[in-house]
Amino acid sequence: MATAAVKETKTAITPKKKTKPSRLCFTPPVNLKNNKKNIYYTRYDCIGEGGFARCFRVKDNYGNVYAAKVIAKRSLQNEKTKQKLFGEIKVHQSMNHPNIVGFVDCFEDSTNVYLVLELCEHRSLMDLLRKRKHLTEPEVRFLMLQILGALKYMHKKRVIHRDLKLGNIMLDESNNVKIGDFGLAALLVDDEERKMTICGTPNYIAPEILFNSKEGHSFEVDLWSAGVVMFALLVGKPPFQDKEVKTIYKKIKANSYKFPRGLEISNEAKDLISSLLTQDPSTRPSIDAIADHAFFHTGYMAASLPDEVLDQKPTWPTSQSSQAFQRNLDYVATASGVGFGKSAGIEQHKPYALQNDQDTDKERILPSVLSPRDRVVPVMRIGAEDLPAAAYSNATHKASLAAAAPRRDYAVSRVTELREEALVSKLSEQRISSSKTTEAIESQRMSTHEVIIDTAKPADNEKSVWMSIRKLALRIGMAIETRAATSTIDPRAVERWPSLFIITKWVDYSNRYGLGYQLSDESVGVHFNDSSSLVLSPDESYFDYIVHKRNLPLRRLLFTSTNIPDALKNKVYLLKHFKNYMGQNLSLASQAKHAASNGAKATHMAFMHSYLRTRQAILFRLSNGTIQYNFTDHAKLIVSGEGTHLVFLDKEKRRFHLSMEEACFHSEELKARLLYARETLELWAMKLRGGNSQKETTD
Ligand SMILES: Nc1ncnc2c1ncn2[C@@H]1O[C@H](COP(=O)(O)OP(=O)(O)OP(=O)(O)O)[C@@H](O)[C@H]1O
Repeated sequence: MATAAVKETKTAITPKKKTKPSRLCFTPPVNLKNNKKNIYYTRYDCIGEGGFARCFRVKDNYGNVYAAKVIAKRSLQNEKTKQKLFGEIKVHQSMNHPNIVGFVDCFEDSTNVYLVLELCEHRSLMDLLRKRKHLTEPEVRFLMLQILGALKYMHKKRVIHRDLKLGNIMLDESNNVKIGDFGLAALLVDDEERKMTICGTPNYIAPEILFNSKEGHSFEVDLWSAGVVMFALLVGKPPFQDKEVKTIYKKIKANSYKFPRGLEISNEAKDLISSLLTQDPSTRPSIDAIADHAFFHTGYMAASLPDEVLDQKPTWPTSQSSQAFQRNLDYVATASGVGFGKSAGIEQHKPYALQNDQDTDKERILPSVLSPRDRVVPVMRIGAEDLPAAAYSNATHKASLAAAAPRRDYAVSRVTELREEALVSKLSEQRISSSKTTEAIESQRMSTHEVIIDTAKPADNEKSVWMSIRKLALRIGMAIETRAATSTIDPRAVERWPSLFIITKWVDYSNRYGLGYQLSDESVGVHFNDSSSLVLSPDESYFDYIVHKRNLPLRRLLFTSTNIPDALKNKVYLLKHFKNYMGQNLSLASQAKHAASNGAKATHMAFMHSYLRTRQAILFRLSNGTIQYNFTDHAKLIVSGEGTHLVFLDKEKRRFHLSMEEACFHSEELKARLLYARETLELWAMKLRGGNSQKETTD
């Protein structure tokens, strides 16, 4: 029965106590704060309770909504429990996969420890089964692929989850799998290491944990649990379900389970379950072999799960072409990184040791290394290569910029950086202590040329960046999948869309300074290697200076051309040389022009937020979310941040302004470029989410 599946009590984690530790956690205050990083959270409703923690919806001061897992400090009295929590945090925050709950932040106050997590709006698979009793095979096929993708990633990082169960597999707002709760996870230092602790949830525990405790266990225990999950999804209860835990263990030992009569379950599904529920862990298939199993190559394959599945059995089409099946399978498998000959090898990844906490705060229990927003992340440099882009690497270009460059080298000048930082924080303080409104300051600035800084809410913080890139990838994917629905497009819609900012010229000199560019409104900017940007207005009357370093709020400074702060004079000097160089040497990528704002009031301008190089293109992301692909064959694709419309410039420089849906059937060539865009955006989002600070190139 489905209700039976709801019981998922853990064993052997801590000795049984009368009071659940989560009961020691009272509703936290409405206003929470990560004091170290000055990030505020507003606490909303309780969205779940486990054995240890209660979970609340929270919103940070940038407007992002998360789930905060709250653990009462009273439940962390002994050292072992504390170490367990630190272990959970350490493992969870090292995870970065689309099917694993994102770890955002952790902090504490005098009563609780708070883990801020990606919010899984559509609750857990246990909640889903309560409603639906059991699922259809296409749903299980989709969910299992994503589960396998997450497991493959964890195992590559040498992490065993050890508590995979319906209650720990959640769904986001698009019904994608998000595996959470790393409370029992273990890190293996090398292939030989075996884990000895008996732990897990009775229904899901692998036999080697229970009956082979001398030899220990390893990654394969998660595959056993995946088999239990798959059975439960199709049948409505776990295979070894019983009221008595002892009987569950007996059944596990005897491998005694039955598929109920009257439920239509395919032979492929039964076969896959039986290979996962193999007693001998060494004969359980590898994750990629599982993804190659016939179950994932028959029946219907969905590219995503519609919201309908949350309430009722969905109706799947009765037939699907083999191409459509394969396309959807590729889409889901690629996004989750599973299957199809990709290496299932274990990554050489050693856990980092907990560092000594220098903090002297007596109440503090979290080592500072465990707070991701506390950690110093190296400057993110996406796309910078050791040499300028081939197209512009000629000697004239190099010589021209090198001659123009001031003596001090930005790439190494810490002194310059410190001066700029001092300027920005000094101005920041001035602004904070001022009671003037933005408008008042703005008009004052315009009349007196006073330099001001905008420390208001960062419009483009890191989380929203990777999420918006990921959403754009999904949007493109959806449009490609639903191309049959194109007849519903309103041809007048194109007129209503705002025209897109386009990078009309660019020059890569990131081996020394940064990447210069001109936008279609004729503003000119430089994306400096130290993650700052400087933009000059089209009428050359003012500059917008933006510091967009990882883990710091975005900071901006508007100043006029006649009042340039000393600390920024070198950057202004460089920008002017980039501008001259581009004016003299490069032709426009597109004739598209926005009206230049001659004499207009100074306002913040669009700037290039980040860029990424692949073998076939350079991708730019503008601060307004627009993504531009400049392909090596000179075609260009500019997609609006919401993914509603795009501009395509083909190799012959013909220009097409299309809705996303139209674009998918405009030509095979454009479709192929959109498929490529979807893939690279997906990868880019993953990389940004992981905070990978290395130079990025992808294929
Ligand atoms: N990221 C999330 N988004 C939405 N809800 C969540 C999220 N994480 C947890 N929850 C909800 O909060 C509940 C408690 O969380 P969790 O299971 O992680 O706590 P726990 O006490 O560590 O669990 P356990 O009892 O398994 O040890 C979950 O059952 C789920 O309903």
